[in-house]
Amino acid sequence: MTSSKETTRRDFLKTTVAAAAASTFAAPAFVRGQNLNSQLQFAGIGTDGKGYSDIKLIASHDKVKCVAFCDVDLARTEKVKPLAPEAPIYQDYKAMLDELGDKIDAVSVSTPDHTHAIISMDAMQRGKHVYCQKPLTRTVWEARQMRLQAKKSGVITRMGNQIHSHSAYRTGVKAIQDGVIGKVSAVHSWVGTTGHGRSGLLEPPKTNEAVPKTLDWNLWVSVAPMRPYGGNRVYHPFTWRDWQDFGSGAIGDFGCHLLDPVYTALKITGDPISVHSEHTGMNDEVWPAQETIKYIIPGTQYTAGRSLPINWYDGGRRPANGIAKLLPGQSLPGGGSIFVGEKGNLILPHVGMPFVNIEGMTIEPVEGLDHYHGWVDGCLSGKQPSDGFEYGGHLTEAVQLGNVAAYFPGETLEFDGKALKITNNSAANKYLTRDYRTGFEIASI
Ligand SMILES: NC(=O)C1=CN([C@@H]2O[C@H](COP(=O)(O)OP(=O)(O)OC[C@H]3O[C@@H](n4cnc5c(N)ncnc54)[C@H](OP(=O)(O)O)[C@@H]3O)[C@@H](O)[C@H]2O)C=CC1
Ligand SMILES: O=C1CO[C@H](CO)[C@@H](O)[C@@H]1O
Repeated sequence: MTSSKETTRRDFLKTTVAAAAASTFAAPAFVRGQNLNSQLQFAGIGTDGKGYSDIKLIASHDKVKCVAFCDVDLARTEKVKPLAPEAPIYQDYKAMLDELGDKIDAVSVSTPDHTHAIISMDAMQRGKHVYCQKPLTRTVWEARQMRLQAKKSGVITRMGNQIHSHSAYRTGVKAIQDGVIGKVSAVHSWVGTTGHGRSGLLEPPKTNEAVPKTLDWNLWVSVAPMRPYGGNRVYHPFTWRDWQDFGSGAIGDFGCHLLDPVYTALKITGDPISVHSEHTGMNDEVWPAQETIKYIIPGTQYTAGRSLPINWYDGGRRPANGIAKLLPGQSLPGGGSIFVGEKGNLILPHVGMPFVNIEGMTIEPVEGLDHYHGWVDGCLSGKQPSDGFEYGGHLTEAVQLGNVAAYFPGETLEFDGKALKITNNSAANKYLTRDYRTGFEIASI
């Protein structure tokens, strides 16, 4: 049961958020002031791995009160307990949201990729603000639903890509937008991570181990077809990234990191026009070890042409020698992006300060921001951070479109973003979404 006092507080928060959202720039001072004096009642979903650091850093905001935690594996809730020893612990996020109702204002979703959408959509439908890990979803269709639902619910959202707020990426974004290298004609982004290899398997194991007593395997599998647990680190924890049913391979794991400053700097809001993948081979279970993906994206005010090629390389592949045109003493980082510009190239290492191949030119650093507190402040003031689910959904649609292309290596897939359809290969459309397990469906918006 919710007390009338709590209901009033919750309604107040909702009303003022809606009021502030209607007038983004000029939320009246009294609205901001009153909200900033209230607490954000926060519940963390996924409490180990990245979930632990997400919860800890969100909870370090002095207006945040942790009211509950949820993890399908009760053995992995130990770390968060000291953050709020009185907070109840749940295994099922639905039970938590049902039982605590208006006692929760906001949630973090730091679970494996395949469960981001089902949990976040449910939370948003109940009016909760959501901080959801990258990639925002496992499929293109889910990313679209997240964008639509966030808008419909009017809640404050942020994708858990904390590097978006890092000084290095903010510095790169400003330099591009200041025109340091002129308009951009191509981007090359690469990461060393491979699409599979974490579990050491290419197919489900022939033998099975008993599910640990602390783990609810049915809830872990969630939207995906049921399969045996397998054993520690077959799928859970962490190694799910290898498997098509659960994770998103190298582009899914790192695309929302490395392509984030590309999307932000160039203000890309259009849907990809086409996508082309070429890789070392894949089966029906795991993602390719090494891959090259070429996107054609609509041009913007910061691009040299009406469209922009973005080239992605992973698993040890890198841009061809000579693209970067480095100065003596410069070298390419292990992962990052090359922005090819009219006046020179800007190299933005993955979480490292950018540099250019223009003799004598240095780049003024921009300060970093607190990504986590930025979201909390947004929830309290009603001001949506720039990288909410509209932005994160767009970026994730592109990232997951790369994974659709992996099923058709060597083919250029043409994409109609408005219709959410591949127009030149009807067989590809089924990979834009997935079949949901009974009881774990996501309704379309
Ligand atoms: N932004 C960044 O820099 C990083 C982001 N990530 C992202 O964070 C997410 C989690 O990754 P990672 O921490 O490595 O994964 P793990 O598998 O290590 O952990 C995820 C946590 O969520 C729990 N969990 C799984 N399913 C559910 C569910 N349905 N409800 C509640 N809890 C659940 C897990 O429990 P269990 O032990 O049972 O699996 C575990 O505690 C991913 O989306 C990943 O991409 C990860 C690392 C860094
Ligand atoms: O930044 C990160 C560090 O590595 C992890 C494992 O590959 C990623 O999931 C994560 O996004």
